[in-house]
Amino acid sequence: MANTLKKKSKISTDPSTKLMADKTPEVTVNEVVRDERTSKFIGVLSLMICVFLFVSFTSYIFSWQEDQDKVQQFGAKIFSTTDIKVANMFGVLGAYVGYAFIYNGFGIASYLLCTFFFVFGVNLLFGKKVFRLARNLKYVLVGLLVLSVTFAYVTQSFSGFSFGGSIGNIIYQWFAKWLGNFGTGCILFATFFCYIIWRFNPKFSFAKLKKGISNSMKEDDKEEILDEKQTEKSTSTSEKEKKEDGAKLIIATGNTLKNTTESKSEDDWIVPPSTEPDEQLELVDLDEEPIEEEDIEDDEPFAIPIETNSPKANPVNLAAKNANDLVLDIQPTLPEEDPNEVPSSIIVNPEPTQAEVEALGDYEPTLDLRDYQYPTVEMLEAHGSDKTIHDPQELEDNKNQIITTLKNYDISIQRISATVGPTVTLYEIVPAPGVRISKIKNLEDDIALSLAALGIRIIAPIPGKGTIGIEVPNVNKSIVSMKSLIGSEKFQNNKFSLPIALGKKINNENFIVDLATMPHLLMAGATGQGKSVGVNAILVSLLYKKHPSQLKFVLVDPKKVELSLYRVIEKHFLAKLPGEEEAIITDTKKVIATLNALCIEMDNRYDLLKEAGCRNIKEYNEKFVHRKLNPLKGHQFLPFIVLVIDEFADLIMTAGKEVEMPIARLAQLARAVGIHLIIATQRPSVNIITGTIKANFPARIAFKVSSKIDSRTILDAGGAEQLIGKGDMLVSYNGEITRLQCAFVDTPEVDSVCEYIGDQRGYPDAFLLPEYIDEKELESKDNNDLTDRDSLFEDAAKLIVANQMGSTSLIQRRLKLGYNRAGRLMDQLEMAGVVGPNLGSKAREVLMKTEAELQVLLDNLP
Ligand SMILES: Nc1ncnc2c1ncn2[C@@H]1O[C@H](COP(=O)(O)OP(=O)(O)OP(=O)(O)O)[C@@H](O)[C@H]1O
Repeated sequence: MANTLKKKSKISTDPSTKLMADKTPEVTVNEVVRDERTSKFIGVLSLMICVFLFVSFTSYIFSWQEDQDKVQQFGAKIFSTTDIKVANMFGVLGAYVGYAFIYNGFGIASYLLCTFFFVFGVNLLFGKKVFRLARNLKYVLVGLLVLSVTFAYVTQSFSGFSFGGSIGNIIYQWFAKWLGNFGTGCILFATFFCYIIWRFNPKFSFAKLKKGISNSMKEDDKEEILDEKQTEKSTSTSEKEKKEDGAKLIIATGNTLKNTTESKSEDDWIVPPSTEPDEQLELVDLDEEPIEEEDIEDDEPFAIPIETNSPKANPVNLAAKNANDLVLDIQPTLPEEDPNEVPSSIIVNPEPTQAEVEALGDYEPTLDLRDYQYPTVEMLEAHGSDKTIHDPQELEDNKNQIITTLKNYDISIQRISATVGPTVTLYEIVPAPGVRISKIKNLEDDIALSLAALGIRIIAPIPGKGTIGIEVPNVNKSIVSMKSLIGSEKFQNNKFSLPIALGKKINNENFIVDLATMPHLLMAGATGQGKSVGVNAILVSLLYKKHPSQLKFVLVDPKKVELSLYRVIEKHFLAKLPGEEEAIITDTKKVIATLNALCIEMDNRYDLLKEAGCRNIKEYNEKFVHRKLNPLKGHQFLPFIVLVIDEFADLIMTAGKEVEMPIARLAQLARAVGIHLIIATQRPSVNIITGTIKANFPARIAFKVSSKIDSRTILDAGGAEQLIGKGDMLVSYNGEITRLQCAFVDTPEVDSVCEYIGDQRGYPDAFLLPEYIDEKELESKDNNDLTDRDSLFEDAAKLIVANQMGSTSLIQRRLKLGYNRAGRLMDQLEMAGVVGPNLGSKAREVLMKTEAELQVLLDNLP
């Protein structure tokens, strides 16, 4: 809310209370409850309860004959009666609790309660979801009932100890009355059998059963066994291949994808059903640790490799970045005995029926990392008071000073009001009729001098208001904490694709915008004025709102230290070039390759969009989520990619046009395919921020700069030279220039957010960008020389044969290559005899019909 001078009396009557409130912040109950330490205390308490129950129960089992009578006799009075000795290790309380739960409750099944307190305690103590509480609770509740009845049933003929507890006995007796003993036994057996099916989903094979009974090897059985051997063989061969490729493993769940080598159904390509996570969860648990191949049994969902750094990897595998296209990797080796038979798995499956697709429900990309937890606001700091401190005296003095100064220049005013912001106060003046605005504008410097304050900016007139604004820095500036912005309603509840919290306006309104609509951002400012903090604020806002499956960062940090904090989230949020060790790019040469790789990614994405008939990434992803796009045709869920360059000047100085050109291409075209750029520089001169760059970055941020010229270079307007530093900035967005105080996020805060994310299970590797090879290098090579084959020759050949489609764009898309390299590969494939000659607009004929045929050809190549 704007604070106007008209409300002066209200302000001046109560200055002390405001200052007091800032100095001694109150601790509310809410804050105590949310304090990390509170949950740790509760965690310890819960673990203690677990130990107490366990020891009391165990002790009760051995001492019940001694203690039971006493507890029964005295009841709750046992606690107040003196001279009672019990044998339980936890004394009277232990004996009472043991009696209450084991004798009066659920018998031996009461031990399940210990697991609940254990799970609850460990989760709170470690501050994260080590175990699933809801799942445990479900098991405990069902287990208490079923096990207590079972114990009562099994031990009915025993006298003495109550194994099923009173509750188990009562329920058992009801059952026995209605169904008889035999009936109850059947019910219990059926319950356990159902549980086994629900939990393990065992495979019942009628053929095997028959084989077991007859014990004779009939013709059908022979075939079955042969089939099994074949399957085992091809599985083990492909497993061996996986090991050789050094590929990492992930489990894909879902019944449709269960049996790799056997699957022949039409919907093989369909992404695993994602809307029924619970059922799938029971099939296989994705643990934090990567799962070893040996651990995977036949009956479990198959394990398939995704992402590999080896360019020799399975061709389709290179394109697989997400569980959605993993299934493409399934290409069992053809059995040697029958080289002419085309394996069912390489026949491109026809489109599934509408009903089959509908049965699967929507695809949910976040299920790639289903346990992922977003960082919490508590990881950020408040940095002292977030309240704007207004000193009424200061406001009054400044107001009088402005009025007097203007009077000295013969400018009379009608009205003056003030809006107090975090760093500056805006005085809005309505000049008296007849005063020309240009006169005030011309006197800008004189007025600033008379007010004797640094950082005065005069806005004449304030756009759309018809008033004149004078911004005067506050004596006491307040920090705008990232915490207040992230915790704000506007940030939490917006529907933006890429929400970024930049800071606060003068009227204390939070400035939260969608990077996707900006669509790129240029940040400039002299050294030490808050650029790096600004970049961190943007990255942190995105980390708070996006899931790793929805967003990837390409980080370029020539200064080597600014973005290194984000290294730990490599396997969640970072993208890198194939074969690179480090995801954060510090070397100029690699920047050029990365920018070009991004251009290839952009072109490939455009091809996908064109094929899908979509205009932008949003429409495309929506279609993919509704399973209207076939992953076998290269479609996949596309995450947003945000490229951040922390020091652009350095790059332009060392690589010039080589960097400028791909940046300009990306800036011009990449927005529709979800690639956005954030470029920061401390040298805002015209040779760094060139016309081409500027034309493509409509949204720009200026921190304090040293001259008006620099300000003009960034914003096409002056003003940034008048800023006061420390995050004071001007944002030019949507044709308006807004003064903001940038949100402050300190290095330890970024660190804790990144560590929190980095500690969670991530993808096996960073998101891989397409491989880029300098086209000049390619041109210098002889296309007709088969001894100098492209490193992806084999992969391309296998891909073409598997799909039986001689198309350059298929190679381009699946292997993520530029057009020239894909074309060169196709020429080499033609020379080798894998495909026929160019047929103009039609795809080339594929001369090799099977992978085995191709293998023979490959083995005989020079
Ligand atoms: N939004 C902010 N609120 C409060 N203080 C800030 C803010 N931004 C920056 N500062 C202060 O200014 C200092 C310098 O900021 P920062 O490191 O972001 O500058 P820079 O422009 O990136 O400098 P360089 O170009 O040398 O890396 C910070 O250490 C911090 O003390």
